[in-house]
Amino acid sequence: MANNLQSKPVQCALISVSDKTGIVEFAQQLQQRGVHILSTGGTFRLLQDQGIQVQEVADYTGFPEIMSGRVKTLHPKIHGGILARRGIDDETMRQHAITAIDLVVVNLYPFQKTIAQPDCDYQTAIENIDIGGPTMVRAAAKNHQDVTVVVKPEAYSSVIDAMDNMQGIPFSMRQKLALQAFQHTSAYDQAIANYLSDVISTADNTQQISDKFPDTLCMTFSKSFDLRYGENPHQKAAFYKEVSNSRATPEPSLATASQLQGKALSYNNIADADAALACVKNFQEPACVIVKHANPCGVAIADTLLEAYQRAYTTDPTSAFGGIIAFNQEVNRDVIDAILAQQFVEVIIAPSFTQAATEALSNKPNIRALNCGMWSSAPSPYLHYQRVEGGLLAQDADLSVIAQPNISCVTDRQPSPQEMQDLLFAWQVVKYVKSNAIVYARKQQTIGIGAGQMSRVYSAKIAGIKAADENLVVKGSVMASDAFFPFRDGIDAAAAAGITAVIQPGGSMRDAEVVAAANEAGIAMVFTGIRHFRH
Ligand SMILES: NC(=O)c1ncn([C@@H]2O[C@H](COP(=O)(O)O)[C@@H](O)[C@H]2O)c1NC=O
Repeated sequence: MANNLQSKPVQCALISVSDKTGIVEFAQQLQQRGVHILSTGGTFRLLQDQGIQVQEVADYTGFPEIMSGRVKTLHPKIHGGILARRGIDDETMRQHAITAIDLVVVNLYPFQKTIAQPDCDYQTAIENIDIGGPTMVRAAAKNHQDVTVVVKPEAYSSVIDAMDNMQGIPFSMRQKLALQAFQHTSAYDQAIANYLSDVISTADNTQQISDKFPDTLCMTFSKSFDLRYGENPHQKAAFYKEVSNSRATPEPSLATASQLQGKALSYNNIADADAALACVKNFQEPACVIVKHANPCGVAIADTLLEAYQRAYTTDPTSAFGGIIAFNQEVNRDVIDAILAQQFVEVIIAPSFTQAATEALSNKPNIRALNCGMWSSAPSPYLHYQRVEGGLLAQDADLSVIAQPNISCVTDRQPSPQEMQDLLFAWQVVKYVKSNAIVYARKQQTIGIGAGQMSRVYSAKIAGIKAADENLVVKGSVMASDAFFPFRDGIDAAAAAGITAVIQPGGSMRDAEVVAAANEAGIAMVFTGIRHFRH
């Protein structure tokens, strides 16, 4: 082990890179330090053109690159040189005229970039699966006891520093670079597997449940940034973004949004902004969603974004303090002025901001403003995951949208057109409220929201209490419930509060009792047949 810990001098390097950023300068520095350089076709020509002394791999192996580059470095003289255990395999190396390769500088065919091109066809994708590169990277990483592997241009300068100041590459650095190399090849393979799975599932619309939920689930996320802390200050945290697998441009999200200004995003900011964005994406009309602790505390749609904000804010100004505000259209200066005039806000997220809006915001430099770009009207389906100790729950994301023809009226009285509009609005909101969820709404504005209670009747009571506390009139409002009412008490409470129409999934053993309660109170009630639990 003592030998492992020594710095290893670099006498021979193999360079084979697709991303040629900084490679000429790096090779020049290696040459100045007396390193013999071996290289493959395109890299060889580039280095030679720049006057660097370099030996082509084909010249060293005595075997040409064949099959349009499919086989270039897959040769025992290359892999023997990388994998040889110094002090153990020396005789074998002499026997076969194998040179020890101390430094492997390889980055791979740009598979992920290639499949992200909208016009990328299947054959192009397949040709961009690098075989020789990962083979060398894995070999060098395995043999980090003697060999240094570099897969990213960012590491070039530290290799030169170590050669100059530490008589070679120290073990700790070889080990970290080996770890980086295995992470790199594993993410690369994952991207290929995801691409193939995507191609197969797109072609096969009779997909079985087992295809959607594979026996082994491998996901690749790359770190976007470290967070100051997690949900609480004693929890460490970081934000990872999904490495895009699909050929399509990813949907606007917290992971793709750009921060225009403001303090660094916190763990809770990201979680809450994600909830706010998911909710506001549902509306076509100008809409505003204000979120606090992952629950909407005010939602409204209106003719203008300014009016939508004012109405959303009115639902619960107390909770909106320090909230996250999401919009579904470009935010202008009037909206920013209105927000700044009346509340403290942590994050504002929108598809875009006008120049005047960003100028107004710059007077409050701490406010985080996120520009997420505009989304498509029909989100593509995705899987939703929840970590549990020792495992992971995976399910389809709840993207179900209900339209008027798909709901059935179960009471004597039918909802009026205005009630029906409000019922559909409340149903879109209730989906984003933690269960048990109750939403009171009137004229496309939330009036009271009861969230996260262990019994439905208490959520209903809380929605009423909050409306009363904010001097909002419940009478004439509608009510949405994310799941069925198990007893009539929820309807009785709603009737007492002045609710005139109800939307809920139905399906309780006591539906008849619940419908009777609605009929007694003259309430119009519709069933959706769809439940929207959210935990
Ligand atoms: N086939 C091989 O033996 C092989 N050896 C190295 N490569 C890749 O060829 C690329 C460099 O090619 P060039 O030097 O010709 O521009 C690198 O991304 C490297 O990972 C190979 N290509 C694909 O597998």
